[in-house]
Amino acid sequence: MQLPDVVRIPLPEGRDYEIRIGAGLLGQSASWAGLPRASAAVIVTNETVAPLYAERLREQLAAVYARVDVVALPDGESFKDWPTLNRVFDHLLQEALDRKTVLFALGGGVIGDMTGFAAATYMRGVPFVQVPTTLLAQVDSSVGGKTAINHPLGKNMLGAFYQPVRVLADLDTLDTLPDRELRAGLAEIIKYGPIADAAFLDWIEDNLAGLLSRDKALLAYAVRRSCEIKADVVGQDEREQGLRAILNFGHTIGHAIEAGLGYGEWLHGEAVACGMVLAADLSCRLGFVPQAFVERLRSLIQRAGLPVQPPQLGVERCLQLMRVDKKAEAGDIRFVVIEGVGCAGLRPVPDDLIAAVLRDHGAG
Ligand SMILES: NC(=O)c1ccc[n+]([C@@H]2O[C@H](COP(=O)([O-])OP(=O)(O)OC[C@H]3O[C@@H](n4cnc5c(N)ncnc54)[C@H](O)[C@@H]3O)[C@@H](O)[C@H]2O)c1
Ligand SMILES: O=C(O)C(=O)C[C@@H](O)[C@H](O)[C@H](O)COP(=O)(O)O
Ligand SMILES: [Zn+2]
Repeated sequence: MQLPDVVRIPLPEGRDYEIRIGAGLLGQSASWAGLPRASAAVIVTNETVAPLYAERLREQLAAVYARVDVVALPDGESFKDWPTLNRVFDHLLQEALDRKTVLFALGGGVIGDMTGFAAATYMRGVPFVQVPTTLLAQVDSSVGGKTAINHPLGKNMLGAFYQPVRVLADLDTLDTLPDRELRAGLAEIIKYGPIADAAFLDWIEDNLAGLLSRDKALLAYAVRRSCEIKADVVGQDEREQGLRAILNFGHTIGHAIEAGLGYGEWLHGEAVACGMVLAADLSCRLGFVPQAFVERLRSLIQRAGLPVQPPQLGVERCLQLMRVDKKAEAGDIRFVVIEGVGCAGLRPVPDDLIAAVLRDHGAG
């Protein structure tokens, strides 16, 4: 049995937890040792992932919990909403499951965010475990305790900070991931370079072809390094009082694209990829980075098969969507800007500059 890579996320009050990364972890009994004791576990997943992995997980958990239920939600970003979240609560209450019940989020970021929110709120909080099965979820969404659902007027607008008790990333689950989803995950991996680690950006550029062809050793390194960077940031600023905002690079425009298109037309990673190009351009126009950096990032994102030009939502519509971004203050839009490769900060940016960037990139 291959031992997992372990990244620890340091948090106060005994809430620190392990991110275990490795091949075949889902089917290993050691993966599930030491979790909170309870009489029941509920695997929350979706209709695509359930037939692939739910039975394997259920078999493992049956050795730990007397009862293991599976709740399979419809698949898609458009279902990251109240009515679908309610299906989890309906199940928990109809089955009279108690406040020790452990929830397992088996799937991508949509399932992780929704299960986390359900865990944060069911009976005011039950433990949950993240079992991410997309690249994006393994490198980002399963780590750090941001949980949420969307609102038609804004992305992730209803949620809570609520940490899992463990993250278990089985790299073998990536074998079944469609190529488009793999590329979307690469967007969040690329993000970590400009905001925190110049050497990692070099590494991604050098190894992009291998990552796209799913070389397991390269994917393992990309997942581990991404988790290390995110764990370090979240460990310093769990509730986004300051530093954590850097993880939002590319998301101000990215979230506006997702909401503006009605959730699901562009994948989250695609919208973030394009958002990073525009935010890099903004950083350049503010005088922080040279044009060569913008071109470098654009070229990497393009090579990863990700979009670099926004949809034609219209400048005013984009600005309107960005005013409800969680980083905005009193209607002033704030952007994560790159201040040098590997270094980022949150800055207010005047509407006319944002409008110029949107217009020049073809958004309206
Ligand atoms: N909480 C956070 O910190 C955080 C961070 C980044 C993104 N997010 C959120 O995560 C979501 C995006 O996550 P995502 O990219 O994983 O999308 P997703 O959850 O929609 O999953 C992508 C697709 O892949 C399918 N899938 C999942 N695992 C599979 C597998 N192993 N094999 C085959 N198909 C599989 C899913 O059914 C889905 O169709 C967005 O809602 C975004 O807002 C949250
Ligand atoms: O963990 C964080 O912090 C992030 O910002 C990670 C992002 O990749 C992620 O998409 C997150 O859900 C966005 O957070 P939000 O606060 O802008 O909704
Ligand atoms: Zn994201």
